[in-house]
Amino acid sequence: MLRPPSRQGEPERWAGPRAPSRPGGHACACPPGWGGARRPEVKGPGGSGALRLCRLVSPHGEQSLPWGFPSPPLPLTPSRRLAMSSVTGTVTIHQPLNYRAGARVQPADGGQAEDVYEPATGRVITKLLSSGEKEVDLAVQSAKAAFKIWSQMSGMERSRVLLEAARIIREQREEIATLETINNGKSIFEARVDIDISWQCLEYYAGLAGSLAGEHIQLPGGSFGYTRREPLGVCAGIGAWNYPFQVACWKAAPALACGNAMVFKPSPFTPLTVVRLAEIFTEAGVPKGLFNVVQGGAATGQFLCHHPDVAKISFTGSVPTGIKIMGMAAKGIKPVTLELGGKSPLIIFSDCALENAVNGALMANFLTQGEVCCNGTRVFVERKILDVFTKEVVKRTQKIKIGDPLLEDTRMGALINRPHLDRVQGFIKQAKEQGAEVLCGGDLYVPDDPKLKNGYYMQPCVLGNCTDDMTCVKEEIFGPVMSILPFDTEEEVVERANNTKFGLAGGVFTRDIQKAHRVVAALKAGMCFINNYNISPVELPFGGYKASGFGRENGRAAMEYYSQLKTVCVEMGDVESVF
Ligand SMILES: NC(=O)c1ccc[n+]([C@@H]2O[C@H](COP(=O)([O-])OP(=O)(O)OC[C@H]3O[C@@H](n4cnc5c(N)ncnc54)[C@H](O)[C@@H]3O)[C@@H](O)[C@H]2O)c1
Ligand SMILES: C[N+](C)(C)CCCC=O
Repeated sequence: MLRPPSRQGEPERWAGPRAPSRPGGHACACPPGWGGARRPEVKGPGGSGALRLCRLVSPHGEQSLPWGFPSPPLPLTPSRRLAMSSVTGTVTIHQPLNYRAGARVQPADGGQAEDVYEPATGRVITKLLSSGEKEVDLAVQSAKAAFKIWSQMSGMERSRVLLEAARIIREQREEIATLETINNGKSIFEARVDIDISWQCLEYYAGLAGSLAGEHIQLPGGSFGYTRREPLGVCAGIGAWNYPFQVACWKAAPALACGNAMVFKPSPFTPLTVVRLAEIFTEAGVPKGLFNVVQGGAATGQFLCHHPDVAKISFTGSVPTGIKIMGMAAKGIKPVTLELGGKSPLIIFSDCALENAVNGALMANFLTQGEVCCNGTRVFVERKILDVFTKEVVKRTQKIKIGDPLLEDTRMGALINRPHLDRVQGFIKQAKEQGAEVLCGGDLYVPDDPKLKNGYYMQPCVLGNCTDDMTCVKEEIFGPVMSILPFDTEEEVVERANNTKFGLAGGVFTRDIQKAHRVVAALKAGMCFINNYNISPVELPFGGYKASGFGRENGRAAMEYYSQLKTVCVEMGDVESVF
Protein backbone atom coordinates (compact mmCIF):
# COMPACT_ATOMS: atom_id res chain seq x y z
CA MET A 1 0.00 0.00 0.00
CA LEU A 2 1.52 3.31 -1.07
CA ARG A 3 0.85 6.43 0.87
CA PRO A 4 2.39 9.86 0.80
CA PRO A 5 5.26 9.90 3.23
CA SER A 6 4.46 10.71 6.80
CA ARG A 7 7.25 11.96 8.90
CA GLN A 8 7.86 11.45 12.59
CA GLY A 9 5.02 8.99 12.58
CA GLU A 10 2.45 11.71 11.91
CA PRO A 11 -0.45 10.54 9.75
CA GLU A 12 -0.88 12.84 6.75
CA ARG A 13 -4.02 14.75 7.62
CA TRP A 14 -5.36 18.05 6.51
CA ALA A 15 -7.06 19.44 9.53
CA GLY A 16 -8.80 22.33 7.77
CA PRO A 17 -12.50 22.87 7.53
CA ARG A 18 -14.70 20.73 5.28
CA ALA A 19 -16.22 22.20 2.18
CA PRO A 20 -19.96 22.69 2.13
CA SER A 21 -21.80 19.76 0.66
CA ARG A 22 -22.55 19.87 -3.03
CA PRO A 23 -25.85 18.76 -4.42
CA GLY A 24 -25.76 15.02 -4.39
CA GLY A 25 -24.25 14.92 -0.97
CA HIS A 26 -20.64 14.84 -2.08
CA ALA A 27 -18.59 17.15 0.10
CA CYS A 28 -15.92 17.99 -2.46
CA ALA A 29 -15.42 18.80 -6.11
CA CYS A 30 -15.15 15.21 -7.24
CA PRO A 31 -16.29 14.45 -10.78
CA PRO A 32 -19.91 13.35 -10.83
CA GLY A 33 -20.25 9.65 -10.44
CA TRP A 34 -17.14 9.26 -8.36
CA GLY A 35 -18.51 8.07 -5.11
CA GLY A 36 -20.81 5.31 -4.00
CA ALA A 37 -18.95 2.27 -2.86
CA ARG A 38 -15.65 3.80 -3.97
CA ARG A 39 -16.33 7.16 -2.42
CA PRO A 40 -13.12 8.31 -0.81
CA GLU A 41 -12.68 9.63 2.66
CA VAL A 42 -12.69 13.42 2.36
CA LYS A 43 -9.92 14.99 4.36
CA GLY A 44 -10.27 18.63 3.46
CA PRO A 45 -12.22 21.23 1.59
CA GLY A 46 -12.98 20.84 -2.08
CA GLY A 47 -13.20 23.44 -4.81
CA SER A 48 -10.66 25.23 -6.90
CA GLY A 49 -7.81 27.36 -5.66
CA ALA A 50 -4.76 27.30 -3.47
CA LEU A 51 -5.09 25.35 -0.27
CA ARG A 52 -8.54 24.17 -1.25
CA LEU A 53 -7.16 20.73 -1.09
CA CYS A 54 -9.63 17.97 -1.19
CA ARG A 55 -7.22 15.45 0.18
CA LEU A 56 -8.41 12.00 -0.52
CA VAL A 57 -7.46 8.57 0.48
CA SER A 58 -9.09 5.94 -1.66
CA PRO A 59 -10.55 2.84 -0.07
CA HIS A 60 -7.19 1.26 -0.85
CA GLY A 61 -5.41 4.10 0.92
CA GLU A 62 -3.09 4.59 -2.02
CA GLN A 63 -2.97 8.28 -2.83
CA SER A 64 -4.22 11.72 -2.05
CA LEU A 65 -4.89 14.40 -4.65
CA PRO A 66 -6.83 17.62 -4.75
CA TRP A 67 -10.20 18.23 -6.37
CA GLY A 68 -11.24 14.67 -5.82
CA PHE A 69 -9.58 13.11 -8.83
CA PRO A 70 -8.85 9.52 -8.10
CA SER A 71 -5.33 8.60 -9.01
CA PRO A 72 -3.77 5.23 -9.65
CA PRO A 73 -1.20 3.89 -7.21
CA LEU A 74 2.15 5.53 -7.85
CA PRO A 75 5.07 3.38 -8.94
CA LEU A 76 7.85 3.33 -6.38
CA THR A 77 10.43 4.92 -8.69
CA PRO A 78 13.95 5.65 -7.40
CA SER A 79 13.14 9.36 -7.23
CA ARG A 80 9.93 8.73 -5.32
CA ARG A 81 11.84 6.48 -2.97
CA LEU A 82 14.32 9.34 -2.53
CA ALA A 83 11.56 11.83 -1.75
CA MET A 84 10.02 9.48 0.76
CA SER A 85 13.29 9.04 2.54
CA SER A 86 14.39 12.69 2.27
CA VAL A 87 15.09 14.25 5.59
CA THR A 88 16.00 17.86 6.17
CA GLY A 89 19.76 18.28 6.23
CA THR A 90 20.66 15.29 4.09
CA VAL A 91 20.20 16.17 0.41
CA THR A 92 23.07 17.30 -1.79
CA ILE A 93 22.70 17.87 -5.53
CA HIS A 94 25.54 17.04 -7.92
CA GLN A 95 23.78 16.96 -11.31
CA PRO A 96 24.25 19.81 -13.81
CA LEU A 97 21.56 22.47 -13.45
CA ASN A 98 21.49 23.88 -16.96
CA TYR A 99 19.12 22.27 -19.41
CA ARG A 100 19.54 22.58 -23.13
CA ALA A 101 18.45 20.63 -26.21
CA GLY A 102 16.66 18.07 -24.09
CA ALA A 103 19.41 17.28 -21.58
CA ARG A 104 21.11 18.51 -18.42
CA VAL A 105 24.40 20.17 -19.36
CA GLN A 106 27.23 22.07 -17.73
CA PRO A 107 27.25 25.69 -18.93
CA ALA A 108 29.55 26.31 -21.91
CA ASP A 109 30.92 29.49 -20.29
CA GLY A 110 30.40 31.72 -17.30
CA GLY A 111 30.97 29.10 -14.70
CA GLN A 112 31.20 31.37 -11.66
CA ALA A 113 30.20 29.08 -8.77
CA GLU A 114 27.77 30.22 -6.09
CA ASP A 115 26.54 28.41 -3.02
CA VAL A 116 22.90 27.34 -2.95
CA TYR A 117 21.47 26.89 0.54
CA GLU A 118 18.91 24.77 2.28
CA PRO A 119 17.09 27.49 4.26
CA ALA A 120 15.96 25.04 6.94
CA THR A 121 19.54 24.26 7.99
CA GLY A 122 21.74 26.91 6.40
CA ARG A 123 23.65 24.05 4.71
CA VAL A 124 25.06 24.35 1.16
CA ILE A 125 23.15 21.86 -0.98
CA THR A 126 24.79 22.56 -4.31
CA LYS A 127 27.11 24.88 -6.20
CA LEU A 128 25.47 26.89 -8.94
CA LEU A 129 27.48 27.60 -12.08
CA SER A 130 26.16 30.75 -13.70
CA SER A 131 25.63 30.86 -17.46
CA GLY A 132 27.62 33.26 -19.59
CA GLU A 133 26.74 34.90 -22.90
CA LYS A 134 27.73 31.82 -24.93
CA GLU A 135 25.62 29.44 -22.87
CA VAL A 136 22.64 31.79 -23.08
CA ASP A 137 23.08 31.94 -26.85
CA LEU A 138 23.25 28.14 -27.11
CA ALA A 139 20.04 27.86 -25.10
CA VAL A 140 18.30 30.44 -27.29
CA GLN A 141 19.48 28.70 -30.48
CA SER A 142 18.24 25.40 -29.12
CA ALA A 143 14.85 26.98 -28.42
CA LYS A 144 14.78 28.55 -31.86
CA ALA A 145 15.29 25.18 -33.56
CA ALA A 146 12.56 23.53 -31.48
CA PHE A 147 10.21 26.45 -32.13
CA LYS A 148 10.24 25.62 -35.86
CA ILE A 149 8.72 22.21 -35.11
CA TRP A 150 6.44 23.10 -32.20
CA SER A 151 4.90 26.19 -33.78
CA GLN A 152 3.83 24.12 -36.82
CA MET A 153 1.95 21.60 -34.71
CA SER A 154 -1.79 22.04 -34.24
CA GLY A 155 -3.13 23.27 -30.92
CA MET A 156 -4.60 19.86 -30.24
CA GLU A 157 -1.25 18.18 -30.80
CA ARG A 158 0.39 20.59 -28.39
CA SER A 159 -2.45 20.04 -25.95
CA ARG A 160 -1.76 16.30 -25.76
CA VAL A 161 1.88 16.89 -24.86
CA LEU A 162 0.99 19.45 -22.18
CA LEU A 163 -1.55 17.07 -20.69
CA GLU A 164 1.11 14.40 -20.52
CA ALA A 165 3.45 16.84 -18.76
CA ALA A 166 0.67 17.63 -16.27
CA ARG A 167 0.18 13.91 -15.67
CA ILE A 168 3.88 13.39 -14.99
CA ILE A 169 3.97 16.31 -12.56
CA ARG A 170 1.00 14.81 -10.72
CA GLU A 171 2.77 11.50 -10.60
CA GLN A 172 5.98 13.08 -9.30
CA ARG A 173 4.23 15.55 -7.00
CA GLU A 174 5.91 14.26 -3.86
CA GLU A 175 9.45 14.37 -5.24
CA ILE A 176 9.05 17.84 -6.72
CA ALA A 177 7.39 19.21 -3.58
CA THR A 178 10.14 17.74 -1.42
CA LEU A 179 12.86 19.30 -3.56
CA GLU A 180 11.01 22.65 -3.51
CA THR A 181 10.80 22.53 0.27
CA ILE A 182 14.48 21.68 0.63
CA ASN A 183 15.51 24.54 -1.65
CA ASN A 184 12.96 27.21 -0.69
CA GLY A 185 12.27 26.50 3.00
CA LYS A 186 8.45 26.54 2.72
CA SER A 187 6.49 23.77 4.43
CA ILE A 188 5.96 20.55 2.52
CA PHE A 189 2.25 21.10 3.06
CA GLU A 190 2.38 24.30 1.01
CA ALA A 191 4.87 22.97 -1.53
CA ARG A 192 2.42 20.20 -2.45
CA VAL A 193 -0.25 22.86 -3.07
CA ASP A 194 2.19 24.75 -5.31
CA ILE A 195 2.83 21.62 -7.35
CA ASP A 196 -0.90 20.96 -7.64
CA ILE A 197 -1.49 24.49 -8.91
CA SER A 198 1.34 23.92 -11.39
CA TRP A 199 -0.09 20.82 -13.04
CA GLN A 200 -3.53 22.39 -13.04
CA CYS A 201 -2.04 25.33 -14.92
CA LEU A 202 -0.65 22.97 -17.57
CA GLU A 203 -3.99 21.18 -17.84
CA TYR A 204 -5.81 24.49 -18.16
CA TYR A 205 -3.63 25.75 -21.02
CA ALA A 206 -3.67 22.32 -22.67
CA GLY A 207 -7.44 22.86 -22.78
CA LEU A 208 -7.04 26.27 -24.39
CA ALA A 209 -4.32 25.31 -26.89
CA GLY A 210 -6.82 23.95 -29.42
CA SER A 211 -9.01 27.03 -29.20
CA LEU A 212 -6.38 29.58 -30.21
CA ALA A 213 -8.11 31.15 -33.19
CA GLY A 214 -8.68 34.34 -35.11
CA GLU A 215 -11.79 35.72 -36.76
CA HIS A 216 -13.23 36.05 -40.23
CA ILE A 217 -14.36 39.52 -41.39
CA GLN A 218 -16.58 40.05 -44.41
CA LEU A 219 -15.52 42.88 -46.79
CA PRO A 220 -17.31 44.41 -49.83
CA GLY A 221 -17.56 42.47 -53.13
CA GLY A 222 -16.95 39.07 -51.59
CA SER A 223 -13.53 40.03 -50.34
CA PHE A 224 -12.74 39.24 -46.77
CA GLY A 225 -10.14 39.39 -44.08
CA TYR A 226 -9.14 37.04 -41.34
CA THR A 227 -6.91 37.14 -38.31
CA ARG A 228 -4.48 34.54 -37.08
CA ARG A 229 -3.15 34.28 -33.52
CA GLU A 230 0.49 33.38 -33.99
CA PRO A 231 3.20 32.57 -31.47
CA LEU A 232 5.93 35.12 -30.77
CA GLY A 233 8.98 32.84 -30.98
CA VAL A 234 11.51 32.31 -28.21
CA CYS A 235 10.22 33.74 -24.92
CA ALA A 236 12.46 34.48 -21.97
CA GLY A 237 11.08 33.61 -18.54
CA ILE A 238 12.78 35.05 -15.47
CA GLY A 239 11.55 33.89 -12.08
CA ALA A 240 11.62 34.83 -8.39
CA TRP A 241 12.55 32.46 -5.57
CA ASN A 242 9.29 32.32 -3.61
CA TYR A 243 7.35 29.98 -5.96
CA PRO A 244 10.11 28.53 -8.15
CA PHE A 245 8.25 25.67 -9.83
CA GLN A 246 4.87 27.39 -9.94
CA VAL A 247 6.21 30.62 -11.46
CA ALA A 248 7.93 28.57 -14.18
CA CYS A 249 4.66 26.75 -14.95
CA TRP A 250 2.63 29.97 -14.97
CA LYS A 251 4.95 31.21 -17.72
CA ALA A 252 5.71 28.00 -19.61
CA ALA A 253 2.14 26.69 -19.84
CA PRO A 254 0.56 29.59 -21.78
CA ALA A 255 3.78 30.18 -23.75
CA LEU A 256 3.99 26.59 -24.96
CA ALA A 257 0.22 26.32 -25.49
CA CYS A 258 0.48 29.25 -27.93
CA GLY A 259 3.31 27.55 -29.85
CA ASN A 260 6.31 29.39 -28.39
CA ALA A 261 9.62 28.06 -27.11
CA MET A 262 11.12 29.23 -23.81
CA VAL A 263 14.43 29.83 -22.12
CA PHE A 264 13.87 30.12 -18.39
CA LYS A 265 16.17 31.57 -15.76
CA PRO A 266 15.16 30.84 -12.18
CA SER A 267 16.43 32.80 -9.21
CA PRO A 268 19.97 31.73 -8.27
CA PHE A 269 18.60 31.00 -4.78
CA THR A 270 16.20 28.33 -6.08
CA PRO A 271 17.65 26.72 -9.20
CA LEU A 272 16.57 23.12 -8.63
CA THR A 273 12.95 22.31 -9.42
CA VAL A 274 12.69 24.12 -12.75
CA VAL A 275 15.25 21.66 -14.15
CA ARG A 276 12.85 18.88 -13.17
CA LEU A 277 10.16 20.74 -15.13
CA ALA A 278 12.45 20.82 -18.18
CA GLU A 279 13.02 17.06 -17.89
CA ILE A 280 9.30 16.47 -17.56
CA PHE A 281 8.54 18.45 -20.73
CA THR A 282 11.07 16.32 -22.62
CA GLU A 283 9.61 13.12 -21.20
CA ALA A 284 6.14 14.33 -22.20
CA GLY A 285 7.25 14.71 -25.81
CA VAL A 286 8.06 18.35 -26.56
CA PRO A 287 10.71 18.77 -29.26
CA LYS A 288 14.17 18.76 -27.69
CA GLY A 289 15.17 22.33 -26.91
CA LEU A 290 11.66 23.72 -26.57
CA PHE A 291 12.13 24.50 -22.87
CA ASN A 292 15.66 25.31 -21.70
CA VAL A 293 17.09 26.45 -18.38
CA VAL A 294 19.97 28.85 -17.90
CA GLN A 295 21.24 29.61 -14.41
CA GLY A 296 22.65 32.66 -12.71
CA GLY A 297 21.75 36.12 -11.49
CA ALA A 298 21.56 39.58 -13.00
CA ALA A 299 24.32 39.10 -15.60
CA THR A 300 22.74 35.94 -17.04
CA GLY A 301 19.34 37.65 -17.01
CA GLN A 302 20.76 40.56 -18.96
CA PHE A 303 22.30 38.32 -21.63
CA LEU A 304 18.90 36.73 -22.02
CA CYS A 305 16.91 39.96 -22.20
CA HIS A 306 19.31 41.54 -24.70
CA HIS A 307 19.51 38.49 -26.95
CA PRO A 308 18.27 39.50 -30.42
CA ASP A 309 16.44 36.18 -30.92
CA VAL A 310 14.41 36.56 -27.74
CA ALA A 311 10.99 37.82 -28.81
CA LYS A 312 9.34 38.39 -25.43
CA ILE A 313 10.30 38.72 -21.77
CA SER A 314 8.11 37.53 -18.94
CA PHE A 315 9.48 38.61 -15.60
CA THR A 316 8.52 37.91 -12.00
CA GLY A 317 10.44 39.77 -9.35
CA SER A 318 10.94 43.07 -7.59
CA VAL A 319 10.01 46.53 -8.86
CA PRO A 320 13.64 47.77 -9.16
CA THR A 321 14.58 44.78 -11.34
CA GLY A 322 11.31 45.14 -13.27
CA ILE A 323 12.34 48.68 -14.21
CA LYS A 324 15.64 47.37 -15.62
CA ILE A 325 13.85 44.58 -17.50
CA MET A 326 11.49 47.07 -19.07
CA GLY A 327 14.48 49.20 -20.13
CA MET A 328 16.11 46.21 -21.83
CA ALA A 329 12.82 45.22 -23.48
CA ALA A 330 12.42 48.79 -24.74
CA LYS A 331 15.84 48.67 -26.42
CA GLY A 332 14.82 45.56 -28.38
CA ILE A 333 11.16 46.64 -28.78
CA LYS A 334 10.07 43.41 -27.11
CA PRO A 335 6.74 42.87 -25.40
CA VAL A 336 7.10 42.34 -21.69
CA THR A 337 5.02 40.94 -18.86
CA LEU A 338 5.97 42.30 -15.44
CA GLU A 339 4.75 40.51 -12.30
CA LEU A 340 6.20 42.68 -9.55
CA GLY A 341 5.86 43.34 -5.85
CA GLY A 342 3.04 44.70 -3.76
CA LYS A 343 1.83 46.12 -0.47
CA SER A 344 -1.76 45.10 -0.72
CA PRO A 345 -4.67 46.18 1.48
CA LEU A 346 -7.02 43.78 3.21
CA ILE A 347 -10.15 45.55 4.49
CA ILE A 348 -12.10 43.99 7.34
CA PHE A 349 -15.53 45.54 7.92
CA SER A 350 -17.31 45.08 11.24
CA ASP A 351 -20.13 43.12 9.56
CA CYS A 352 -17.77 40.37 8.42
CA ALA A 353 -17.89 36.75 9.51
CA LEU A 354 -15.14 37.20 12.07
CA GLU A 355 -13.63 33.72 11.94
CA ASN A 356 -13.41 33.87 8.15
CA ALA A 357 -11.83 37.31 8.33
CA VAL A 358 -9.22 36.09 10.80
CA ASN A 359 -8.50 33.07 8.61
CA GLY A 360 -8.29 35.41 5.61
CA ALA A 361 -5.81 37.70 7.37
CA LEU A 362 -3.57 34.74 8.22
CA MET A 363 -3.78 33.45 4.64
CA ALA A 364 -3.03 36.97 3.40
CA ASN A 365 0.15 37.28 5.46
CA PHE A 366 1.81 34.03 6.44
CA LEU A 367 1.89 31.67 3.46
CA THR A 368 5.48 30.87 2.42
CA GLN A 369 6.82 32.71 5.48
CA GLY A 370 5.14 35.88 4.22
CA GLU A 371 7.26 35.86 1.06
CA VAL A 372 4.28 36.32 -1.25
CA CYS A 373 3.93 39.15 -3.78
CA CYS A 374 0.17 39.60 -3.38
CA ASN A 375 0.06 39.43 0.42
CA GLY A 376 -2.48 41.68 2.13
CA THR A 377 -0.01 43.10 4.60
CA ARG A 378 -1.92 46.30 5.35
CA VAL A 379 -4.84 44.94 7.31
CA PHE A 380 -7.40 47.73 7.73
CA VAL A 381 -9.88 46.85 10.50
CA GLU A 382 -13.07 48.79 11.23
CA ARG A 383 -12.53 50.33 14.66
CA LYS A 384 -15.68 48.74 16.14
CA ILE A 385 -14.10 45.28 15.92
CA LEU A 386 -10.44 46.24 16.19
CA ASP A 387 -9.91 44.72 19.65
CA VAL A 388 -11.74 41.46 19.11
CA PHE A 389 -10.20 40.95 15.65
CA THR A 390 -6.68 41.80 16.80
CA LYS A 391 -6.93 39.52 19.84
CA GLU A 392 -8.02 36.60 17.70
CA VAL A 393 -5.38 37.21 15.00
CA VAL A 394 -2.63 37.38 17.61
CA LYS A 395 -3.88 34.21 19.32
CA ARG A 396 -3.93 32.30 16.02
CA THR A 397 -0.56 33.69 14.88
CA GLN A 398 1.09 32.53 18.09
CA LYS A 399 -0.14 29.02 17.41
CA ILE A 400 1.46 28.71 13.97
CA LYS A 401 3.80 25.73 14.07
CA ILE A 402 7.26 26.83 12.94
CA GLY A 403 10.09 24.42 12.24
CA ASP A 404 11.41 21.68 10.01
CA PRO A 405 9.57 22.29 6.73
CA LEU A 406 9.58 18.60 5.80
CA LEU A 407 7.52 17.66 8.83
CA GLU A 408 3.83 17.15 8.17
CA ASP A 409 2.56 19.42 10.93
CA THR A 410 4.86 22.37 10.18
CA ARG A 411 2.99 25.37 8.80
CA MET A 412 5.85 27.88 8.66
CA GLY A 413 9.34 26.94 7.51
CA ALA A 414 12.46 29.03 7.03
CA LEU A 415 12.94 32.30 5.15
CA ILE A 416 14.98 32.12 1.97
CA ASN A 417 18.40 33.20 3.29
CA ARG A 418 20.28 35.04 6.03
CA PRO A 419 20.44 38.48 4.32
CA HIS A 420 16.70 38.37 3.68
CA LEU A 421 15.98 37.33 7.28
CA ASP A 422 18.16 40.23 8.49
CA ARG A 423 16.28 42.59 6.16
CA VAL A 424 12.90 41.52 7.55
CA GLN A 425 14.24 41.90 11.10
CA GLY A 426 15.41 45.38 10.14
CA PHE A 427 11.87 46.36 9.11
CA ILE A 428 10.53 45.22 12.49
CA LYS A 429 13.20 47.17 14.37
CA GLN A 430 12.40 50.26 12.33
CA ALA A 431 8.66 49.77 12.91
CA LYS A 432 9.25 49.80 16.67
CA GLU A 433 11.39 52.92 16.39
CA GLN A 434 8.59 54.61 14.45
CA GLY A 435 6.03 53.79 17.16
CA ALA A 436 4.47 50.48 16.08
CA GLU A 437 3.75 47.95 18.81
CA VAL A 438 4.83 44.33 18.37
CA LEU A 439 1.70 42.43 19.42
CA CYS A 440 3.36 39.06 18.87
CA GLY A 441 6.38 37.43 17.25
CA GLY A 442 9.06 39.24 15.32
CA ASP A 443 11.99 37.52 17.06
CA LEU A 444 14.27 34.97 15.52
CA TYR A 445 13.15 31.41 16.13
CA VAL A 446 15.64 28.71 17.02
CA PRO A 447 14.17 25.21 16.74
CA ASP A 448 15.14 22.57 19.32
CA ASP A 449 16.38 20.16 16.66
CA PRO A 450 20.19 20.73 16.51
CA LYS A 451 20.34 20.30 12.72
CA LEU A 452 18.03 23.32 12.30
CA LYS A 453 20.10 25.69 14.48
CA ASN A 454 21.56 27.55 11.51
CA GLY A 455 18.27 27.82 9.61
CA TYR A 456 16.58 31.13 8.83
CA TYR A 457 13.53 31.07 11.07
CA MET A 458 11.55 33.84 12.70
CA GLN A 459 8.29 34.08 14.62
CA PRO A 460 5.43 35.49 12.55
CA CYS A 461 4.79 39.04 13.67
CA VAL A 462 1.67 41.19 14.13
CA LEU A 463 2.20 44.93 14.46
CA GLY A 464 -0.36 47.19 16.13
CA ASN A 465 -0.51 50.94 16.62
CA CYS A 466 0.47 51.38 12.98
CA THR A 467 -0.03 54.50 10.89
CA ASP A 468 -0.02 54.91 7.13
CA ASP A 469 3.27 56.83 7.07
CA MET A 470 5.35 54.11 8.76
CA THR A 471 7.91 52.27 6.63
CA CYS A 472 6.43 48.90 7.61
CA VAL A 473 3.11 50.05 6.13
CA LYS A 474 4.55 51.60 2.98
CA GLU A 475 7.25 49.16 1.84
CA GLU A 476 7.07 45.54 0.77
CA ILE A 477 8.69 43.54 3.60
CA PHE A 478 8.30 40.10 1.97
CA GLY A 479 8.31 38.34 5.31
CA PRO A 480 5.80 37.24 7.98
CA VAL A 481 4.87 40.71 9.20
CA MET A 482 1.27 41.95 9.35
CA SER A 483 0.43 45.59 10.07
CA ILE A 484 -2.99 46.32 11.58
CA LEU A 485 -4.54 49.72 10.86
CA PRO A 486 -7.90 50.91 12.27
CA PHE A 487 -10.43 52.78 10.10
CA ASP A 488 -13.85 54.38 10.60
CA THR A 489 -15.58 54.82 7.23
CA GLU A 490 -15.73 53.10 3.85
CA GLU A 491 -14.72 56.24 1.99
CA GLU A 492 -11.72 56.77 4.24
CA VAL A 493 -10.48 53.19 3.98
CA VAL A 494 -10.74 53.05 0.19
CA GLU A 495 -8.67 56.21 -0.11
CA ARG A 496 -6.05 54.93 2.31
CA ALA A 497 -5.99 51.48 0.68
CA ASN A 498 -5.24 53.08 -2.70
CA ASN A 499 -2.61 55.43 -1.31
CA THR A 500 0.35 53.31 -2.45
CA LYS A 501 2.60 53.04 -5.48
CA PHE A 502 1.71 49.34 -5.71
CA GLY A 503 -1.46 47.78 -7.10
CA LEU A 504 -1.11 44.02 -7.15
CA ALA A 505 -3.97 42.79 -4.96
CA GLY A 506 -6.60 43.72 -2.40
CA GLY A 507 -9.29 42.08 -0.34
CA VAL A 508 -12.46 42.82 1.54
CA PHE A 509 -14.36 40.92 4.22
CA THR A 510 -18.00 41.90 4.72
CA ARG A 511 -21.42 40.27 4.64
CA ASP A 512 -22.84 43.26 2.72
CA ILE A 513 -22.60 42.24 -0.96
CA GLN A 514 -23.22 45.74 -2.32
CA LYS A 515 -20.46 47.12 -0.16
CA ALA A 516 -18.11 44.28 -1.13
CA HIS A 517 -18.51 44.92 -4.87
CA ARG A 518 -18.44 48.70 -4.45
CA VAL A 519 -15.17 48.53 -2.52
CA VAL A 520 -13.36 46.12 -4.86
CA ALA A 521 -14.50 48.21 -7.83
CA ALA A 522 -12.83 51.22 -6.17
CA LEU A 523 -9.58 49.40 -5.35
CA LYS A 524 -6.75 50.15 -7.76
CA ALA A 525 -5.42 46.60 -7.85
CA GLY A 526 -5.33 43.83 -10.42
CA MET A 527 -6.35 40.88 -8.22
CA CYS A 528 -9.14 41.40 -5.70
CA PHE A 529 -10.66 38.96 -3.26
CA ILE A 530 -14.06 39.10 -1.56
CA ASN A 531 -14.33 37.08 1.65
CA ASN A 532 -11.17 35.10 1.03
CA TYR A 533 -7.52 35.80 0.23
CA ASN A 534 -4.57 34.29 -1.64
CA ILE A 535 -6.34 31.43 -3.30
CA SER A 536 -5.23 31.02 -6.90
CA PRO A 537 -7.50 29.19 -9.28
CA VAL A 538 -5.54 28.98 -12.54
CA GLU A 539 -8.66 29.98 -14.47
CA LEU A 540 -8.46 33.53 -13.08
CA PRO A 541 -6.08 36.12 -14.57
CA PHE A 542 -3.43 37.36 -12.14
CA GLY A 543 -1.38 40.55 -12.37
CA GLY A 544 -0.93 44.09 -11.18
CA TYR A 545 -1.86 47.72 -11.61
CA LYS A 546 0.53 50.65 -11.17
CA ALA A 547 4.08 49.75 -10.03
CA SER A 548 3.07 46.12 -9.52
CA GLY A 549 3.39 45.59 -13.26
CA PHE A 550 1.28 44.71 -16.25
CA GLY A 551 0.36 41.82 -18.44
CA ARG A 552 -1.46 38.85 -16.95
CA GLU A 553 -0.66 35.31 -15.98
CA ASN A 554 -3.26 32.57 -15.73
CA GLY A 555 -6.73 32.65 -17.21
CA ARG A 556 -7.60 33.10 -20.87
CA ALA A 557 -6.01 36.57 -20.72
CA ALA A 558 -2.46 35.18 -20.60
CA MET A 559 -2.88 33.73 -24.12
CA GLU A 560 -2.90 37.27 -25.48
CA TYR A 561 0.45 38.00 -23.90
CA TYR A 562 2.11 34.99 -25.56
CA SER A 563 0.73 35.47 -29.06
CA GLN A 564 0.50 38.13 -31.72
CA LEU A 565 -2.25 38.96 -34.14
CA LYS A 566 -1.76 38.75 -37.88
CA THR A 567 -4.39 40.22 -40.16
CA VAL A 568 -4.79 38.82 -43.67
CA CYS A 569 -6.73 40.88 -46.25
CA VAL A 570 -8.02 38.81 -49.22
CA GLU A 571 -9.08 40.45 -52.49
CA MET A 572 -11.63 38.45 -54.48
CA GLY A 573 -11.97 40.97 -57.34
CA ASP A 574 -9.60 42.97 -59.52
CA VAL A 575 -7.13 45.52 -58.22
CA GLU A 576 -8.32 49.09 -58.72
CA SER A 577 -5.18 51.21 -58.94
CA VAL A 578 -5.18 54.96 -58.42
CA PHE A 579 -2.21 55.25 -60.78
N1 LIG B 1 3.68 39.68 -9.06
C1 LIG B 1 4.07 38.43 -8.98
O1 LIG B 1 3.49 37.52 -9.57
C2 LIG B 1 5.27 38.07 -8.14
C3 LIG B 1 5.47 36.73 -7.80
C4 LIG B 1 6.57 36.41 -7.03
C5 LIG B 1 7.46 37.39 -6.57
N2 LIG B 1 7.24 38.68 -6.91
C6 LIG B 1 8.13 39.74 -6.42
O2 LIG B 1 9.49 39.32 -6.52
C7 LIG B 1 10.27 39.93 -5.51
C8 LIG B 1 11.08 38.87 -4.81
O3 LIG B 1 11.77 38.13 -5.74
P1 LIG B 1 13.33 38.33 -6.01
O4 LIG B 1 14.00 38.81 -4.77
O5 LIG B 1 13.83 37.10 -6.66
O6 LIG B 1 13.32 39.53 -7.06
P2 LIG B 1 14.52 40.10 -7.91
O7 LIG B 1 13.97 41.22 -8.68
O8 LIG B 1 15.70 40.33 -7.06
O9 LIG B 1 14.94 38.90 -8.88
C9 LIG B 1 13.99 38.30 -9.73
C10 LIG B 1 14.73 37.61 -10.87
O10 LIG B 1 15.37 38.59 -11.68
C11 LIG B 1 16.74 38.25 -11.87
N3 LIG B 1 17.48 39.49 -12.06
C12 LIG B 1 17.99 40.31 -11.11
N4 LIG B 1 18.55 41.38 -11.71
C13 LIG B 1 18.38 41.24 -13.04
C14 LIG B 1 18.74 42.03 -14.17
N5 LIG B 1 19.39 43.19 -14.05
N6 LIG B 1 18.41 41.58 -15.39
C15 LIG B 1 17.73 40.41 -15.55
N7 LIG B 1 17.37 39.62 -14.51
C16 LIG B 1 17.70 40.04 -13.27
C17 LIG B 1 17.09 37.47 -10.61
O11 LIG B 1 18.24 36.69 -10.80
C18 LIG B 1 15.84 36.65 -10.42
O12 LIG B 1 15.82 35.54 -11.28
C19 LIG B 1 9.28 40.59 -4.58
O13 LIG B 1 9.25 41.97 -4.83
C20 LIG B 1 7.95 39.95 -4.97
O14 LIG B 1 6.84 40.74 -4.67
C21 LIG B 1 6.18 39.04 -7.70
C1 LIG C 1 -0.14 31.38 -5.13
N1 LIG C 1 -0.21 32.69 -4.52
C2 LIG C 1 -0.30 32.54 -3.07
C3 LIG C 1 -1.41 33.39 -4.97
C4 LIG C 1 1.01 33.46 -4.80
C5 LIG C 1 1.23 33.81 -6.24
C6 LIG C 1 2.64 34.26 -6.53
C7 LIG C 1 3.11 35.45 -5.74
O1 LIG C 1 4.13 35.52 -5.10
